[in-house]
Amino acid sequence: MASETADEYEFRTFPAAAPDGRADAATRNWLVAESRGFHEPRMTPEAIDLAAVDIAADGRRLTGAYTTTTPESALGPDVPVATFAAYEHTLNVGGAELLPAHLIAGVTVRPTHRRRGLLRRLMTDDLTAAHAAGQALAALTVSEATIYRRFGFGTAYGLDSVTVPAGQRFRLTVPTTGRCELIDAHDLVSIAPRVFSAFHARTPGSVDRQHAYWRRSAGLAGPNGAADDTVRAAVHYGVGGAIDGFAAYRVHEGDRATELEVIDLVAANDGAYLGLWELLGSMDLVDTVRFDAAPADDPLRWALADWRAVRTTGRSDRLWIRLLDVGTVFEARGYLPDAEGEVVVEVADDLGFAAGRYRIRVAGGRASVTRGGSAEPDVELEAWVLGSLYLGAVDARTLASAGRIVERTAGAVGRLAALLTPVRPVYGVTHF
Ligand SMILES: CC(=O)SCCNC(=O)CCNC(=O)[C@H](O)C(C)(C)COP(=O)(O)OP(=O)(O)OC[C@H]1O[C@@H](n2cnc3c(N)ncnc32)[C@H](O)[C@@H]1OP(=O)(O)O
Repeated sequence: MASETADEYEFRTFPAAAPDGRADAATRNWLVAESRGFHEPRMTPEAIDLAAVDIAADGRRLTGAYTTTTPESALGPDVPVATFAAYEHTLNVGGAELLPAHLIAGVTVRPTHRRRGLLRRLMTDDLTAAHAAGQALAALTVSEATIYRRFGFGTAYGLDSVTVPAGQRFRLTVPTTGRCELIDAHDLVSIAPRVFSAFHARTPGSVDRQHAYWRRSAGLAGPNGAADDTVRAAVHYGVGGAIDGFAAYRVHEGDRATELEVIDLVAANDGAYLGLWELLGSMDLVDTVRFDAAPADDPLRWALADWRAVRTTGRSDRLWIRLLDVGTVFEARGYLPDAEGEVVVEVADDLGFAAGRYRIRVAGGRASVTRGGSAEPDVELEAWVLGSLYLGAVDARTLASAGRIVERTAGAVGRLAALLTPVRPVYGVTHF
């Protein structure tokens, strides 16, 4: 068996490109390798072109690791043995402005080349370049939760999978506003980006969506690029008549029960969220509604007569955050208007980017951060823990109870928890 170390591969970085709607050769080979890495079915040429158009529109930079030692019949030297993609989109951090975020996706290493340090090399090079280019925060969504802490990424929030009974047991005991209508799902391709953009502007934790989302939510591109005729859609109109929410869904008829699966649900305000749920929960011929991207503290539960009707069947981590410039990100973040105080935080970081001592002072809804200083730290933690704390979805006291924060000054963890209370509940509906 070949036994290259990470240093013996050739690394190439290039922009994803699809001139005239056709993937260029490097992008095509990269996509072929990525889909194999995720054990997906063979992509049709049409699916490759569609995917290339989408990732080129995202502005993704693709990196491949290539080997020249390809034995007879093995995949050729043009197909990378490892893939890695990065691009910049915005993250809502509850502040006045959306924060540019360095997003990482499509990380795969061919099974025959794994555990030789390829991921470590790709990740370290990429974060170093992003840091040098002035990026303050990196983020990803992950396949496995055991890989990325070592690179300084912490889980910033999770999402719930829920099932909700439709029909008699679905009874909202609060008034809803506006109204819903069914639409041709294909129309979501133009409606959904507008609604999402209002959601994104309002919701701490939201990451701007990649280009591929809209065709998928509209049923125009299912698995392997083909249209998916099972997708149906509804929209919510606010009191002024403008569309402020949408749901894409499909119905599965089982032998004993019929389930409505929510594929995508985005609401620009609370009225749209409850209004869409009212429609989904009241569909005839449906026994249960399933949604795999519900907020961890779902307002629906509190709006229904039966608190138990929302049954959590699972919880998955969604966004992982890695701080590259602690001062910039904490100064960009939003704070409650009455949050006031300061905490000196000592951060340990194997990769160095966030390492150091920081005084985070909050007043009047803003923070100022000074680095260094001779003050003794109030708390000590690792970089990934600070990534988890950053948006405020997890309480600092919970992480201290888990042994992830060392409190050096009595009361400092409670102070940190109060200062980092998010301006609105943290949530996001982007997987990348
Ligand atoms: C952002 C995303 O795209 S998430 C998707 C991640 N990709 C996948 O899950 C696809 C299937 N898996 C793979 O392609 C590969 O196994 C990868 C990408 C997870 C790992 O690639 P490798 O090149 O084997 O990793 P590499 O040898 O660089 O290991 C780096 C470190 O991560 C650890 N590691 C690697 N894979 C895993 C894993 N699945 N679980 C836990 N730890 C892991 C290694 O032990 C090593 O630890 P150390 O350096 O602290 O001793």
